[in-house]
Amino acid sequence: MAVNCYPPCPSPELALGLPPHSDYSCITVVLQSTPGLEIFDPRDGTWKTAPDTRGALQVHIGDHVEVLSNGTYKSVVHRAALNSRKTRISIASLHSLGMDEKMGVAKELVGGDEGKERYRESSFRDFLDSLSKNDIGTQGYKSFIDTLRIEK
Ligand SMILES: O=C(O)CCC(=O)C(=O)O
Ligand SMILES: [Fe+2]
Repeated sequence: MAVNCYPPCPSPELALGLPPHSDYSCITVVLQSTPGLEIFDPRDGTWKTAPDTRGALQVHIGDHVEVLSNGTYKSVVHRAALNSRKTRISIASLHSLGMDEKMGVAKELVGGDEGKERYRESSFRDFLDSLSKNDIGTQGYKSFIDTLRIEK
């Protein structure tokens, strides 16, 4: 679980609370105190603000569902915007397998043919190792899902 605290920012149009990323998880459940969660819409290349419905939980899928489904479902790219008025708190609960359990492509989808797998398997520990070498938001950052893709 991640608890994020974003203080007010005098120039919110010049900064981001969290840069664009997808979560390593299967699903992520987010509770936000005030709007700020933005979702990238690949259909038109724009960012959409998640609706401000008091007490609502935002649920999105992460990299491990993209891997499990062999790319049928894409992980959701999102970011956190800032505002100049009030501190924003978000609580993100990320759900997937245990630290050393590997998530791979569902065998049922590829009929046991490893040649059809479009992603390498990975665990939460692999994600943490990748993050420590390749921090989100830094120059040349490669997203975790990109490191899992098998080039055909
Ligand atoms: O603050 C938010 O709304 C997003 C948090 C988030 O994306 C994360 O913790 O992974
Ligand atoms: Fe996230």
